[in-house]
Amino acid sequence: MSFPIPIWFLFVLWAAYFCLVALPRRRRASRRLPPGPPREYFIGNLRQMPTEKAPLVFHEWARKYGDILYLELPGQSIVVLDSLQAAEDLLDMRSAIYSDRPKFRLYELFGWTSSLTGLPYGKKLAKHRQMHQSYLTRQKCVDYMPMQLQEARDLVRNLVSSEPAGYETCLSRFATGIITQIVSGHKIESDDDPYLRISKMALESLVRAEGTPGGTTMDFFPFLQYFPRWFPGTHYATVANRWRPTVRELYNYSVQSVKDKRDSGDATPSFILSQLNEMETCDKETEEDEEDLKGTAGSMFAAGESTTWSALSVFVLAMVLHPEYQLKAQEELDKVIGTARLPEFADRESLPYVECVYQEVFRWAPGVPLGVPHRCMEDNIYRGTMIPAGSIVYANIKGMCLDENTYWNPTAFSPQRYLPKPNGRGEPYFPAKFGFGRRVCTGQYLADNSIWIAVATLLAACTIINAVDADGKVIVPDGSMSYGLMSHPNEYRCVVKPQTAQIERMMMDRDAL
Ligand code: HEM
Repeated sequence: MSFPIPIWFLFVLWAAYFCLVALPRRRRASRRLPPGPPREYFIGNLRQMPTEKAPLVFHEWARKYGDILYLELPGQSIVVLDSLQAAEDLLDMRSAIYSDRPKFRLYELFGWTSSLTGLPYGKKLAKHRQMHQSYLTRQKCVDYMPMQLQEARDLVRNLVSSEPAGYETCLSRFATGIITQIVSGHKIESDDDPYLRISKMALESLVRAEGTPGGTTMDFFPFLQYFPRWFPGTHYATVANRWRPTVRELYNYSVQSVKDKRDSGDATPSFILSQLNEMETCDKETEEDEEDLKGTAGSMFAAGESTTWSALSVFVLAMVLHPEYQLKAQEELDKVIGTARLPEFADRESLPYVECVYQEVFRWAPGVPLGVPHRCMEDNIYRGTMIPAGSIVYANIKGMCLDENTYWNPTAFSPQRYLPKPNGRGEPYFPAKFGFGRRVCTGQYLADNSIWIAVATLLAACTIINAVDADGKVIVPDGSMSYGLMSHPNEYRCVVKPQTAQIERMMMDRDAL
């Protein structure tokens, strides 16, 4: 039987449809996309995608193309929001369709699986967030203040008795100390505590992995992990083999150690214990529940430890670079609380300049510079442009902090910018340091208290000064940062000295604190 319509005719029809309908529609759609750097055929912006300092590169592009940038990688559209207004309009106001996450294959490769931070929008996310929030509300965080106060004083004691090379360890130990007590009720007392060893290695992966979170070559081409190591883009697979076992160990160790303590009657209150007790009351402890518990506990460690550590490291760096602001904060402390005691949480409202220093730490060098990427779930129009469903959406927090319309000389560390005029410039604190919408940081109240008390205590008890080299020459840190999912100051040197003999005596006398 012969075919009724000749093949050539079908081909002509298809070509006509393609040229007259499909192609113009595609062109029209692409004209309505937000602006961005020109794309190449097939690979889009693949070759331009930054592998380091992504927030700064995106901010530069935003200055050229506008505060909503569109980028394309093979099979993946990317939108970068470089202004607070755009991020609030989309991630806060349209949170019902902007609260998904892309798949973080790289971090999964590192072992961070079933972690709240990477969960897609849905029931499991709601369950994990509810688990976190039941333990981290603003009200609940008041109960942790005495512990945080004690940890801040231990931090000062550790710093002043440490060699400069050990300062970063002291700062990270403060962060680990707090989160470990919250998550597992365990107080770190010695340098060889298993939590210190495991979490140091596990968290390295979050701080040191350069590249755009969710947007590295490994995220888009996961098969690269099976390629030989000399192949471009495969280096992450090598480091993943080192990091993965420790991340898993952190997951397992925290839950198992609380179970052991509970069984021997030694358990102290903690997030894991409260969840285990709840499971027992409901008479259900399925494998899934146990994995959820490990994921929520692991994400508290992952998200809580490195961010707190980074903020403190940024604070110390800023004080080395700006002794004048350190002095001003210390004068305020001397005037308001005197030198006979150290600051307490109740003093916070009476210390506006210390507050300015604290707030400027987050704006000057935000710890999560590109936020944690969101994923848009539906096509939607914003300011006349089309944001396609499935786009990865980066809130460029670093870019927003550099907004010249809001912040005068935005790259400068300048706490007095927040003071009311005429003493300052009356600029607003950066309001989105903890992210946006339904994915806002679950640890914001805990983090706020931990970092404030550490900053206030360090300012009251110590002086942070430049180190000198072997020839007696002052070493000035270059102030550079690493940019992965988290940002952290690159290695720098300084000296932390007790501020007065009186404080020094107090620091040595634990009971006096
Ligand atoms: C300096 C301290 C901290 C900063 C600057 C910070 C910042 C952020 C940011 C920007 C996000 C992304 C929010 C978004 O997607 O829009 C986030 C998410 C998150 N943070 Fe924090 N954070 C800090 C401390 C903490 C602490 C102490 C904890 C836990 C105890 C924590 C737990 C989380 C979790 C679980 C998420 C993921 C939430 C989700 O995906 O739904 N963070 N944080």
